Amino acid sequence: MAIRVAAGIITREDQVFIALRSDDKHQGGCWEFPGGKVEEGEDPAEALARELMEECGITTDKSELFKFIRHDYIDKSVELYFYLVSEFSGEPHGKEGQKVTWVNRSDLSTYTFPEANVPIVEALLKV
Ligand SMILES: Nc1nc2c([nH]c(=O)n2[C@H]2C[C@H](O)[C@@H](COP(=O)(O)OP(=O)(O)OP(=O)(O)O)O2)c(=O)[nH]1
Ligand SMILES: [Mg+2]
Repeated sequence: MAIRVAAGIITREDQVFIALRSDDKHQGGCWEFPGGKVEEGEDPAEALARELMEECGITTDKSELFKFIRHDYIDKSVELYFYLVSEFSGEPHGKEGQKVTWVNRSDLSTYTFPEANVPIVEALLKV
């Protein structure tokens, strides 16, 4: 069974906020768009808002679904709901101690993301 995940592409002007997955996690050592598993009884947008508060300390004020991607890793299958987060309150930070950074869209391809994110990064380079 695939796990459902909601992830936020937090944008401000030409920049995107990304976080480093810790080594002990699935796809550890890769950069990610903050987010996490959709819990029982939640829809993906609710999970997004909860995860962005937990991981980055922001309130999501405006988000829209950007892409849905299903990907089979060797060890697990994921269904990823990527949202563009264009309005938020608070200053995003690594609330769980994770390393974070703002990057220019055009520099996204220089960061290593999980395999499932490749089409997302490509699409963001074009927007
Ligand atoms: N958050 C996030 N997860 C991603 C991305 N790309 C990608 O393949 N994933 C995968 C890695 C994980 O298998 C899964 C997300 O799970 P997670 O570990 O973030 O879940 P979570 O925040 O609920 O954390 P936990 O309960 O496992 O501690 O989705 C991405 O851009 N962002
Ligand atoms: Mg997470």
